[in-house]
Amino acid sequence: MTEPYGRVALIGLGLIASSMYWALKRAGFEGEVTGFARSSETRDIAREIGLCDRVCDTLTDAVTDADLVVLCVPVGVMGAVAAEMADALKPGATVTDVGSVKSEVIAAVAPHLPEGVHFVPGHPLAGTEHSGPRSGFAELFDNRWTLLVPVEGTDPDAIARLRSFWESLGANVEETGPDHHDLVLAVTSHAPHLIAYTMVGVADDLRRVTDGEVIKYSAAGFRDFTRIAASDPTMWRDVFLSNKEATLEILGRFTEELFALQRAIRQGDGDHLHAYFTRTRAIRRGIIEAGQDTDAPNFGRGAKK
Ligand SMILES: NC(=O)C1=CN([C@@H]2O[C@H](COP(=O)(O)OP(=O)(O)OC[C@H]3O[C@@H](n4cnc5c(N)ncnc54)[C@H](O)[C@@H]3O)[C@@H](O)[C@H]2O)C=CC1
Ligand SMILES: O=C(O)C(=O)Cc1ccc(O)cc1
Repeated sequence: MTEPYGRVALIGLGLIASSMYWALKRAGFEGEVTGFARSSETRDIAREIGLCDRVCDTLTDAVTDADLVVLCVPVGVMGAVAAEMADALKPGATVTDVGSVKSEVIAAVAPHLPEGVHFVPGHPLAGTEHSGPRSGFAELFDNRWTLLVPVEGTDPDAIARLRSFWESLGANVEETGPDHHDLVLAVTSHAPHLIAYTMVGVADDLRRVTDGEVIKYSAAGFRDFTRIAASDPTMWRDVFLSNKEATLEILGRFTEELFALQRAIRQGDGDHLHAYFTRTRAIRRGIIEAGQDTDAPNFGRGAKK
């Protein structure tokens, strides 16, 4: 590959960072990848499984001389990590992140970065319910979207280099704005996760009444909820606290619709239910006919490659 960067630092060695490392190896990346995680246990695991070319015991060591620094930590600590590493950043380096929320992360990180360092926020729309250094795999980003959310005035060359970096990991890349990103993700990812957490919680509350049968007879729908509800609690706590406004907006609309459906059931209004389900089925069919992955949001700038 043509190397957009000579040295890459991955900060926070969990699902996303480990997947990035294995994808870089697969792409034949010839530079050096350093890694840092806060806990010594995670760093030990990383060394044991060969995750990163060099695992560093300090954040400063990991970012020194890096051309690209990727923040792969929960969104609630992005700002603190940026503040701690700021003095060690090389002039001309690019800092990016992979956080699931953009407006608050940008507000938390940008003020700490010195002049001469490029900040190009990002978000790979790919993940699983697993976390930690052992959970990554090289194919995670293949043919999935990565969104770049550069602030106005960012050096176009820094954006282009990050784009080609993500493409080398298998991703398709688009640019969008932070508020738009956060609203779309609230609909497509954040609210659905909260609904899954709630549904599994309700089933658990009913456990004694249903005598374990919820799990025994669970059909695909509920199983999907349990998979999503197994996602990392720290990561998702931070997502909801950071994307508060957009998530509350979507949940407000969701509960209105839910109440309308509830009323239709109570009143035996089959026409309402049928019309609603017909509309939602058409949406699913439209997605399939357009040849789009079901998990790829349409950011309105062309179809997926
Ligand atoms: N899990 C997923 O499906 C996706 C997650 N993301 C985003 O990627 C980021 C990372 O998520 P994952 O890799 O899934 O998480 P993870 O839980 O697998 O890994 C996070 C790592 O960060 C470390 N860490 C936590 N606080 C730290 C600190 N202050 N300093 C240094 N290291 C610290 C943890 O010890 C852990 O090793 C999050 O911001 C998340 O919103 C983005 C796309 C998908
Ligand atoms: O596992 C799933 O279903 C996901 O939805 C993964 C995911 C989680 C968080 C993101 O910001 C992006 C993708």
